[in-house]
Amino acid sequence: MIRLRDAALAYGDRTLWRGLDLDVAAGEFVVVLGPNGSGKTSLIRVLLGLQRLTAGTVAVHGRPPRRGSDLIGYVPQHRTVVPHTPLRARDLVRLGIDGHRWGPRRSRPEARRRVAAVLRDVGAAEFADVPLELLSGGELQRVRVAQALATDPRILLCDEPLLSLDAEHQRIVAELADRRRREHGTAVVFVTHVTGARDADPVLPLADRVLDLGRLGGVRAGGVRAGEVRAGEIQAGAA
Ligand SMILES: Nc1ncnc2c1ncn2[C@@H]1O[C@H](COP(=O)(O)OP(=O)(O)OP(=O)(O)O)[C@@H](O)[C@H]1O
Repeated sequence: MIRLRDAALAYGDRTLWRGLDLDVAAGEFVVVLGPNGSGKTSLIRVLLGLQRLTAGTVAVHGRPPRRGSDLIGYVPQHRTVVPHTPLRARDLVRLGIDGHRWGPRRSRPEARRRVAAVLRDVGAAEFADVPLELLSGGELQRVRVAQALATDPRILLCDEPLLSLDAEHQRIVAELADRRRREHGTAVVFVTHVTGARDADPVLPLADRVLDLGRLGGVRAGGVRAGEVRAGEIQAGAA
């Protein structure tokens, strides 16, 4: 699904990471860790086709990444909605379908059914018609997950979607991503901060592998088996 070989990213003369080899297969859940500024968001931007590598290669579904692919669902960091945004949860999810202009065209009733189905799947049906600005942070993130899943993507990229959510909603949102890969074989790349003990973390126990950009140190590549990474080591590498 995702393949990076000897990949490097630099802005000017500042190298964020290099020598990065990464494969993410269908149904795999890969967690990306690293301190602030280690290039986690930049990695997601590379996979979204928004940022070019400085060196090496990247393939998503066998091709160079391209913007707006409906093979990819993207869940951003939580941010509040601009006041008076005239959108309901249902409209935001619909944008997830209509925003992919190159995808297969869906009829209006089909799109409406799809929106209702994904909202139901993430447990957001009951606030489907509530204006976005009235939703809590956790509710809003559930809707953003629904938006990311609206096109039935093969890859789900999550960029610290749990920030500023309470523990219960962190668990709910992380488990939505996990359920997606189990039930649909969607590959998941999940950027997160580790804040406590490994077992108490909402994301690490779900990981097949952990990629710690803080430990690449600009030279060493690769992900390690989640089971082989000790909590202390992870926290040392994480922000
Ligand atoms: N387009 C750009 N041009 C120049 N520098 C950039 C650009 N985008 C990001 N950077 C810098 O690269 C570094 C890494 O940014 P990035 O957002 O990828 O890190 P991150 O690991 O996601 O950080 P955080 O945990 O704070 O979100 C930062 O210092 C940032 O200022």
